[in-house]
Amino acid sequence: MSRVPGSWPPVEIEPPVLHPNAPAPGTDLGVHFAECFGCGEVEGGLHLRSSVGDDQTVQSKFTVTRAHQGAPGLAHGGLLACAFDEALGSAVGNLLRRPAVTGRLETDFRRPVPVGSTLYIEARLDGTAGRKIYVSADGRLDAPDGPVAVSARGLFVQVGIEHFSTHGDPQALEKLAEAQRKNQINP
Ligand SMILES: CCCCC/C=C\C/C=C\C/C=C\C/C=C\CCCC(=O)SCCNC(=O)CCNC(=O)[C@H](O)C(C)(C)COP(=O)(O)OP(=O)(O)OC[C@H]1O[C@@H](n2cnc3c(N)ncnc32)[C@H](O)[C@@H]1OP(=O)(O)O
Repeated sequence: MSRVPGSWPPVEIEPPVLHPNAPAPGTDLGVHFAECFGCGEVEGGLHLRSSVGDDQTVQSKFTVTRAHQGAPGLAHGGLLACAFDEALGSAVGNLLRRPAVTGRLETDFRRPVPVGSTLYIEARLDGTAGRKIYVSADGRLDAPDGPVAVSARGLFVQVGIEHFSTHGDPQALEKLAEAQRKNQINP
């Protein structure tokens, strides 16, 4: 089967401009929401751990457990895609600090990812076009310079904060915003 990737990003883009209060390279990004399936303290969740890398990147680690299987001993592709959604969203949210949601996410699964292995994911900002934010990532097996097992490209669309209160849980959102106001040095 031939693989013909389309051009990326698919539209003319501006270079991404980091938010003035974006965390510096090396910063541990912690958990953005305790009940997040990607990074929160959720049983069976992905427990992704992320930090800021150089050159407008976020580096994340995802260790595959038995809770993440599709076939015996192998990661489920949908959960791998979830890990990339989280890693790409973390790059958008932390480096640009623009509220945004995933509009489109495409994944290429290049190698099997066994239970017990750790994916080292590097997510990068590729560019912006108005509300559209283009990001991509590679996930390497068991080492930052291991073979690429999964690649992903995402389009995030900037939304107003009311997107989350209208469609989500406004009380939980307010509690989260309050906790962030208390903890944040650079709001
Ligand atoms: C207060 C400041 C806060 C800052 C944040 C700070 C800190 C946060 C820190 C960290 C966050 C950390 C981690 C984040 C972790 C995880 C991320 C997970 C993210 C998700 O998992 S989130 C859930 C899944 N996600 C959805 O639940 C979205 C459902 N969806 C919609 O809500 C709408 O669909 C929406 C809003 C996407 C668009 O709707 P809309 O009406 O606003 O805008 P519209 O449709 O006009 O699209 C505008 C332009 O995007 C193009 N466009 C749109 N979709 C496209 C597609 N699929 N393919 C190609 N192009 C597309 C259009 O073609 C148009 O392009 P053009 O402008 O050129 O015409």
